[in-house]
Amino acid sequence: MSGWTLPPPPPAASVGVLIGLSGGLDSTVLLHLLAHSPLRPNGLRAIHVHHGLHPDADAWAAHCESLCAALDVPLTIVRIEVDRASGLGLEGAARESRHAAFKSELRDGEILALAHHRDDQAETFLLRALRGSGTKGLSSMQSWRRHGYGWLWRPLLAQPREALREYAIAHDLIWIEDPSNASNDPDRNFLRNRVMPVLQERWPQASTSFARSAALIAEAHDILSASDMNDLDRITHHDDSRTIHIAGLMHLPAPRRARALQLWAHRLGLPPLPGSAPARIEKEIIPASKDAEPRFCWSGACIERWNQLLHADRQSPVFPRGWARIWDGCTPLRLPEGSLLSLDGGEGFKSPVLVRARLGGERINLHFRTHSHALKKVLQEHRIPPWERRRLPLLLDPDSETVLAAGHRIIGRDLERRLVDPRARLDWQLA
Ligand SMILES: Nc1ncnc2c1ncn2[C@@H]1O[C@H](COP(=O)(O)OP(=O)(O)OP(=O)(O)O)[C@@H](O)[C@H]1O
Repeated sequence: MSGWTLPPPPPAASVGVLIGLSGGLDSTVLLHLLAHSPLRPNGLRAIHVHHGLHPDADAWAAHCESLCAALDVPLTIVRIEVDRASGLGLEGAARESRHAAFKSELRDGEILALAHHRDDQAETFLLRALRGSGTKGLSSMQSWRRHGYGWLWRPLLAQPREALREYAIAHDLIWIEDPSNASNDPDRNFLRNRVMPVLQERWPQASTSFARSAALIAEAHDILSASDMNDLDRITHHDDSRTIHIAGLMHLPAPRRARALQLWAHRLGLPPLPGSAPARIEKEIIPASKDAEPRFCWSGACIERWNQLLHADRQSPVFPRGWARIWDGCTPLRLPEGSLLSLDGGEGFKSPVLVRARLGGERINLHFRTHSHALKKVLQEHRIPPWERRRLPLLLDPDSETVLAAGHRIIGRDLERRLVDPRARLDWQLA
């Protein structure tokens, strides 16, 4: 056991390693291995996340301090507030905050090393299978992947838990009974303590086999991913990655449709699409009548249909309720979602305008027309999709609240007189 060598680190391993140290058996072994590895000169430091949830939490932190001091490894202890109202359950919320702490501590290109091992991998595989996961979920944990601005590396993923214990004993390592055992979710504990021993009694290689299946599925997943990307690229709207063409989607065979939709949500950084979503989108959302405003929503995200397009986004409103600003047009105005509203020419307006989102019922003064028009109708005539309508800032006369301009496609006539080029369509724009 003492002759252990770590597998090769991720490609960019010149920057240094940050180890996630809980003080339990697994991460204590990993700390010891890293401290004695040829990687050490590149930089090695440790992070312990103090959740403050357990009465022994201070003792765990103190234990990590003495472990690191003995090996002369700098340690950062990060205290976090676990959001008990997150809806993820206490353990889930602790995990989220722990990973957020890892991300914010990780330096550019640095490698976060976690001490997951082969038995963790087998449990993850079984848990995912029990949830009916597809190839992505069943691929389980990768031995390395990108993580924030750096990398996540799991050098012990091929080692069984028993080998870590032997290593620790052989090197007189002291660890605290793994806090993560107590903190892991009950399903994982049930698998670890009740199911795996029974399986291993009958099939001693059970963990190895599950981990092997996970690795094979990961390979298959990589191959399929290349084809999914191709499919998604072909059906994505040319200037909006949040929008896809229904005709193109429906042209794909059913399993590829489902995979393309899942990849789409993933690419947009949305929560994983539920397994039932593709069928519901095809059966309920795509064929629904226009007036039904068809949409499929999950975990704070939504896919909506408009004409022959599907659009995906978070459900959070673009403009907070009641958001409005008086704007003179001389300097750019920052909109709530971060973009800038600026007026060409830099001269500003004759008199300031009111900027706000649509509330409904507005009327707009159109160029070359004498009377005002219902904004809703004008937007429909211009075939502006509902998701763009929601992002549309309006410029209004502050007294009459008549719309002078909306977005950058429609120009109100009073504004137009102020333009350098009166025929320019982009009199003001979102930068
Ligand atoms: N409090 C902590 N501070 C720093 N690192 C930790 C802490 N808890 C766990 N880790 C690191 O994360 C690794 C995995 O621990 P654990 O299984 O509890 O994590 P997890 O994030 O819940 O992962 P998963 O659910 O994917 O197994 C540990 O081996 C250790 O490297």
